[in-house]
Amino acid sequence: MNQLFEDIPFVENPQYERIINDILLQKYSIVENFFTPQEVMELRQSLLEKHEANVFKKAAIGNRLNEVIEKSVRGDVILWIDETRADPLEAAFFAKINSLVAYLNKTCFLGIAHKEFHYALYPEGTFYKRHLDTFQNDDRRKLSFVCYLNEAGWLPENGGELVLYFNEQHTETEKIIYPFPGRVVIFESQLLEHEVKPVKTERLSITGWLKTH
Ligand SMILES: O=C(O)CCC(=O)C(=O)O
Ligand SMILES: [Fe+2]
Repeated sequence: MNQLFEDIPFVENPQYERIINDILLQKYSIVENFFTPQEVMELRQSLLEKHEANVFKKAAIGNRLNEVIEKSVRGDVILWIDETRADPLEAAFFAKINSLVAYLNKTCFLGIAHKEFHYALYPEGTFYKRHLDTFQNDDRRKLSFVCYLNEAGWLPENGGELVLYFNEQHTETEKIIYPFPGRVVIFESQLLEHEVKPVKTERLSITGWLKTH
């Protein structure tokens, strides 16, 4: 028989299945072991080295053609990561992201075709006021992805918690998420307003978006 499609065996991935179920049920998912502790530690070192080399920029609001730096809205500094020029560590980071994206596209027909990721550092005293990620004038953003790179022993008192807001039947509820090292949060970019509460100790992360077309 003439086979049109290759028989690529589909292997169910329990971690990805849990992420998909979480997002379908509650619009977000929290994963504690998406990256290994070693990867998290090395990504933190990489972030800190690049930050010391003064290549981070003040994060802006608005789209990329019309950026405004507004410290009353967000005070973090960021560095976009270019996948085509990724070092081995960043390449390993993107390999895991790409594996998740391939799975999502295959099982959920999400049509993720692009992605953008940046390192982020929130100096003490900074925050990111409540917003929707599509407020960057980019409705191609489907899923927001944050991985926290703080040191082991991060305490809730350090501030910088991510708060997700839910509006159901005219009642607002919130979910508070502490930026513990290695924790990954994935949520629906177009549906969930969220904010980063004021940071009392420098807060490190990689944030990105999985986008259509
Ligand atoms: O760092 C976080 O917890 C969220 C960051 C965020 O909301 C953003 O960069 O759009
Ligand atoms: Fe955001």
